[in-house]
Amino acid sequence: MRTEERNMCPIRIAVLGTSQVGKSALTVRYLTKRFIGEYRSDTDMLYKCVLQVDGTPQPVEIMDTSASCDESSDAHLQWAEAFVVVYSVTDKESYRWAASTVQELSERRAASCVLMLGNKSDLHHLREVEEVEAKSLSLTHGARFFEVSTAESCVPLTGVLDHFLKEVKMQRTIASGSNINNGSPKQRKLSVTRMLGSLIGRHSPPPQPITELIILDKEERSKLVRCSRQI
Ligand SMILES: Nc1nc2c(ncn2[C@@H]2O[C@H](COP(=O)(O)OP(=O)(O)OP(=O)(O)O)[C@@H](O)[C@H]2O)c(=O)[nH]1
Repeated sequence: MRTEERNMCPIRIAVLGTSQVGKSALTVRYLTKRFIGEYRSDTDMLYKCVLQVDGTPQPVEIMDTSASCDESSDAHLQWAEAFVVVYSVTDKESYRWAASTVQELSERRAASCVLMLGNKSDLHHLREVEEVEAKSLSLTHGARFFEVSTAESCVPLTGVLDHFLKEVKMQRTIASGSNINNGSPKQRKLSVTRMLGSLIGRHSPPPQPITELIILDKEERSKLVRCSRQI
């Protein structure tokens, strides 16, 4: 594949983690710079956008996965090119899940870029997971690692994710025959302005970088698996 063709192929990122760790909060924070307190949580949300990656426009698809959809984890593994694994520093169980997922990714998707994020670092008094423990685990499995507070500020989070996208793009150039697919399950398209408008309030200006938001229900997720397997 030529460089221009490769660059037009969207970078596909799955955001994984147990319930309530802040997957939706950090995805929306990164794309809109806004922090929103509550989100719907029973389904995957697919954000399609064009971002500046390493100084050039790059189509990016970010799947904010729903923790209530365990059976779709295989689909996410096959669909995505890179993974952001989130846990909450206030929730040891969410860290255990994230740790085993990072390990699984290192075994099943060894060539993929993986970023582990310890979210809610602002909640010092409730901390259950030490930074050094997560850092060492990430290092062992070749994953990047950062602690962030999605609630407190968007600047560090943006820096971390911008850099991660840059690494994924570089990895593409290095790797030949990467597992990118063009599978396209039937998707329910919504007006992004309307959807985010309902999340962030009617009078807020529409977010700039997102071009499309797609909600995947259970049936559509299983099609995602089938499409991925055909590649
Ligand atoms: N204090 C604090 N709260 C946060 C932070 N990030 C997210 N939250 C809160 O954590 C709760 C869960 O956030 P969500 O983004 O819905 O979590 P999720 O992982 O998408 O949850 P599911 O949809 O159940 O999978 C919400 O009340 C957020 O406002 C953070 O950095 N600090």
